[in-house]
Amino acid sequence: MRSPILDYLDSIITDTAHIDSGATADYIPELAAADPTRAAVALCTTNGTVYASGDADHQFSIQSMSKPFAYALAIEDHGLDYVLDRIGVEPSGDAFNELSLDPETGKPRNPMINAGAITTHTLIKADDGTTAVDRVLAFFADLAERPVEVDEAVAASELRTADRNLGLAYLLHGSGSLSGDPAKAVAGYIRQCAASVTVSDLALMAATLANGGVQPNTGKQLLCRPTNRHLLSVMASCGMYDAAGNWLTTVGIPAKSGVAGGIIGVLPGQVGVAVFSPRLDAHGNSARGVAMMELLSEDLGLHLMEASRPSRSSLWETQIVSLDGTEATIYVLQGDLVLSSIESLVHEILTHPPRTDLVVFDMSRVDEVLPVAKRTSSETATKLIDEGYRIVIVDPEGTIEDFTDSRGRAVERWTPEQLSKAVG
Ligand SMILES: NC(=O)CC[C@H](N)C(=O)O
Repeated sequence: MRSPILDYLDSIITDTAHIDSGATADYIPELAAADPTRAAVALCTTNGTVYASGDADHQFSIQSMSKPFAYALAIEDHGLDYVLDRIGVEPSGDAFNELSLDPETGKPRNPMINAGAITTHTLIKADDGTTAVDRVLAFFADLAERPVEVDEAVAASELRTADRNLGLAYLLHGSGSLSGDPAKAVAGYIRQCAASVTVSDLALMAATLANGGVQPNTGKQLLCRPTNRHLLSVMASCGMYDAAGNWLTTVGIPAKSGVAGGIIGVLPGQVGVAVFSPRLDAHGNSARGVAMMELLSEDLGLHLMEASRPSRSSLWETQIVSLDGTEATIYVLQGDLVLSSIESLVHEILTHPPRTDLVVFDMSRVDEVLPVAKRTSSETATKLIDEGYRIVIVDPEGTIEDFTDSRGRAVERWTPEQLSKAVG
């Protein structure tokens, strides 16, 4: 049976087929000559299955969609502070190739515009015999689960018309933001941009970002979580250049476009999406690609700012039982303990204090406990203990293994067997 998700992606291709506005990138001859009618879309959830439709096997150059990944490598190589000292994180409101630096700091405003991306490229560590480009390609291969190569024709074509990027690199060098040979930096950056990918590759790469930096199929932690979060934040504010505000209000997810016509989008925790269509709008973003993304966002409910249904209460049920002749209150908790769900539990306990001295928290149905929930639980435990309650935790999965009250007092623990034996 064909997946309905594929049928849906087919409809994205047909429903946007009439959009022929914009033009292929004119400043890179190889891209200017691309077939403008090609279109593709792919989606990959954090489960790792890729669904793709349209010209799904067509390879095109990653271009500026390489920028967030190169930025991640620079951060992992040097630490965030080092990189922030050299490249800002403020949206520039300028076009991607603007010859601009922050007048106050003399630094590139962010790593998504070319000024920041050329500097980023020079920060990627290269050992003897390994170039920054090799590192980036190896990273793409880990993300996409297949070897990724440079499209030499695209790289050579862009190198011949690289005046603007060379100008930028010399500007960066002059202001102290770029050490080393500016021409070499541009040549490396251009090869990074010429890496050849499909929408399926990109969806898998985006899904890794959605999955907190863990490649969904190999399970490899390719980016550490704080880097991943930082990266997505910069993509959200700067990824679509001078169209970033419009993008965030309409599509509403961290994204990055490339001048060959690709766009990737990431809904943290859920899905990576990628689209391709070579004609660009005035901002250098794929015109039909933006339309495809708008449809995906609307139909699949991707917008980050959509106030979703409040998290379910963490309280599955409250039981009053007799344990060895003593009455006990059992709170059976469920799901993820996040701010809103733990707040509703604490509210319940405060407004209807347990009527028994013995209080059991059964965590068997709990999946994840965020730090805020752990802290709040510790503080609640302290108050209950201070009021004379005896607190017991049943936590077979070790979800809150080292749990103590907020004064560091250990909390009694029972196994599920002890609980069921006691309940009888
Ligand atoms: N927006 C883009 O994709 C730009 C990338 C391209 N290689 C350039 O530097 O001009």
